[in-house]
Amino acid sequence: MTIHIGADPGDVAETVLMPGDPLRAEWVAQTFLTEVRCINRVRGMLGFTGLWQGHRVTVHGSGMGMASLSIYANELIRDYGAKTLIRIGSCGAMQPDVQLRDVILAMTATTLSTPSSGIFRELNFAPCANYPLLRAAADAAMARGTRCHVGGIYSSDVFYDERPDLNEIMTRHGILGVEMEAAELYNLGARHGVRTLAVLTVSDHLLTHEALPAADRQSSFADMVEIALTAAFS
Ligand SMILES: O=P(O)(O)O[C@H]1O[C@H](CO)[C@@H](O)[C@H]1O
Ligand SMILES: O=c1cc[nH]c(=O)[nH]1
Repeated sequence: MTIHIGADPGDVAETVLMPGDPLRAEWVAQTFLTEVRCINRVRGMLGFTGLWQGHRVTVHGSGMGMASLSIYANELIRDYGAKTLIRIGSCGAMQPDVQLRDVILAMTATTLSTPSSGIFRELNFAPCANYPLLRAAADAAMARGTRCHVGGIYSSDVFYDERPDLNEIMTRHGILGVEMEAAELYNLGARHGVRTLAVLTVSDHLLTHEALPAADRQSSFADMVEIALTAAFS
């Protein structure tokens, strides 16, 4: 047990999918895994371990924002031995050719700051995905015929952003979408030598102002889950 995860040693698989929403974790476990066991309920943050096509997988919520993800990812890596961590999240599109429900594979994650900023100080570290995982996810998306974009995303510290000028700059520089966790996940992957990737589904559009309802964000992003699982075990 750690401070934030009630699982026993050995309860966590080496491959962990991390949605922000704990109820998305429950939906993924119930929908895609067999022999599922709940391994964490501390503070209502849900984690489950089961089997996908014979492979052991944990699905564990990260909460919203890099500060929250950092707590869970640190404990999963350092205390439970997680080796592959794939974020399965929602995001807001920032390009006109990206549509609602499209999948985005985050090659890099631009930020203003992360929980690692204190370590990097004046350095503009470039958080990036593990390339073999990214390539496997792109192959899986293509094989499924999923509308998929690969490129840079923006990991923001805030959902309600008082700096619309930043969004305009991101759009002008080809950033595909905005979410709130991937950059720190990638920082931790680099620091601990583990594989990390963010597979995202577009739930909002910052240019058209379209948005999916909460229920869809919780339990309808099946393509992203299948792509993440396929990539993890390719
Ligand atoms: O749907 P999740 O995975 O939580 O991801 C996105 O949704 C939340 C904001 O609504 C933030 O966590 C953001 O990154
Ligand atoms: O962080 C997020 C997540 C989904 N949609 C957004 O606009 N921002």
